[in-house]
Amino acid sequence: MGDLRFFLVLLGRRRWWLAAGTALMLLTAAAGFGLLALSGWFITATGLMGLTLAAGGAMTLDIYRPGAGIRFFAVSRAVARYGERLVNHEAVFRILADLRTWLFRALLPQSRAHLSRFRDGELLNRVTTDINTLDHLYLRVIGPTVTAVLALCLGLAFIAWLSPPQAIAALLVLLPAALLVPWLTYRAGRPLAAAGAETASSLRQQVIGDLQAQAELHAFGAVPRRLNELEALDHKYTGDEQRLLQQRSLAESGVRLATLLALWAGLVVGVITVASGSVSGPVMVAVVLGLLALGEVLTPLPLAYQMLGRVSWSAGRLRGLADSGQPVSAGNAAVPGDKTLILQGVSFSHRPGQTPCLHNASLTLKPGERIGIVGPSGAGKSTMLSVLMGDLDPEHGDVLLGDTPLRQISDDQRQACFALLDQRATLFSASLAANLRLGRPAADEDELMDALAAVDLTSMVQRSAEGLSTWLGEAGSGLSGGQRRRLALARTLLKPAAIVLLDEPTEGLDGTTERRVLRGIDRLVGERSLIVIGHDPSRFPRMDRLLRLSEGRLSPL
Ligand SMILES: Nc1ncnc2c1ncn2[C@@H]1O[C@H](COP(=O)(O)OP(=O)(O)OP(=O)(O)O)[C@@H](O)[C@H]1O
Repeated sequence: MGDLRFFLVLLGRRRWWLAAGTALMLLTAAAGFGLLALSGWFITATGLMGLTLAAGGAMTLDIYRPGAGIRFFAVSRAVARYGERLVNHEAVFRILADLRTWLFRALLPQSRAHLSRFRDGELLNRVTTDINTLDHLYLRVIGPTVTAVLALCLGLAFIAWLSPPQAIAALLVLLPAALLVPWLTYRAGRPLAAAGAETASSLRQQVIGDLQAQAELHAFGAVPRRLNELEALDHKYTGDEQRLLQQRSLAESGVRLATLLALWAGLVVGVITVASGSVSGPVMVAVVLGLLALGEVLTPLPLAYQMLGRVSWSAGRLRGLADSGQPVSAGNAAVPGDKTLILQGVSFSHRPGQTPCLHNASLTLKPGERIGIVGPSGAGKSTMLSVLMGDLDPEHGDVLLGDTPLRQISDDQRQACFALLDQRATLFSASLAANLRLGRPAADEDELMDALAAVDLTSMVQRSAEGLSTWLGEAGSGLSGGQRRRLALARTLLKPAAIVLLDEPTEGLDGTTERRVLRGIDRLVGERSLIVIGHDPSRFPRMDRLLRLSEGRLSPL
């Protein structure tokens, strides 16, 4: 419930939209009530007049005002419903925008290392599905509940003014239904709603993961097994959804039954009150049909309280996601003029109890200096780059830029100091030029071509009819692995950062291409500081000194 309270506060920012939407829901219900009640009154009154006249009696009835009233309620119900849809769509879009902005704000300061722990598709799933589920909090839960409560109170008060005994009879039936149905649907549906959402989430992640790994699954003959697993998940999901649907149908039937009972109770008590002469026939019928309209406001409650289970599950997950990360510390200090990067007795391990990747490690990278670092696989080289650029906070020791600790520098300014090529550099489904301009947004075509020449990709661009406008598929799927890596390298080299950090920049390249690329790195890094990590120093560009990272410590090679 604490998670839901948090999101209720967030919804509070749009309270005027929500109030307007709910008021229009109530107006729609009131118009429906008025339409049925007045029609009932009018039909009964005209019927009674007919009987009276047929029996030779005298009676007059103004048919114009009730007729106009019926038209008024019919038109205002349509208009209120249209307005309600319009306002509530707008309200929901604004809520969605608030939720997404809140989530992105919460995620952005979290370290890349933390976010990379989520499986493929899991973050996407949370950012899309959980957020979409949360927008039901207002539209499916709060709005219908507030409308039902107000409509019942106002409707029964109005009925009590017309015919108190009928109001009491209806209240005795409708009140338990209005309280019990939501409570029972919530209690019974909550575990299923959470399980269904969990299974749907796994299903989506597995589909995304399997589509991405399609080639490997085919190559290892694992497609049938994965399909079976998908089918089992799908079966479980369908089963949960079916049981939820059964519960909902049962609850909706309960609501209809309660409405009919209220109607019958109103009718029986109404007949008695008409016989006693305290209420006229047309008013009694108006009340009975009004009760039918009141029952309608209870109909959305079963769905609402099933949704509440799912909404609170999604709220918990989103809050967990937003709060789980270790935000990278960031202050407000400006970047100092001195760009010497200093690692001062730094220790770091990813998890408590894990052998530290860095153990009291120290290093000084002077402006313009180039340092190559080698070490066995898993020694902690990539981790060290993340610590060096402030993406991971050290447990002990400090990382300084000049005399300023990195964690005191504002996030944007710190990021601007570093150009990183990491092992999993991502390309975007955009043009080649747009991918490159991520490194330097203002770069002109000559600068882009120069960066491509540095990584030996000129001929690839020239061969393509669209040149720099060539569209790259998702994650650069239109390129070979080596081309993707070189394009990411060109993007890194284009970034006008004082310190360049390259993680195995020529991994997977043939000898000739590698030599060209190393010359290109030399040229584009120029006078900037450079750290290259890898396994083989002969695959590094020109370096000033070489170090080895082993057992968390740096030593000369
Ligand atoms: N996000 C993470 N969470 C937990 N452990 C991690 C994480 N990233 C890396 N590690 C662990 O930290 C250690 C160092 O990993 P790292 O990637 O820094 O090594 P590396 O020297 O760059 O290896 P390689 O040369 O194979 O790229 C490894 O044991 C790895 O399993």
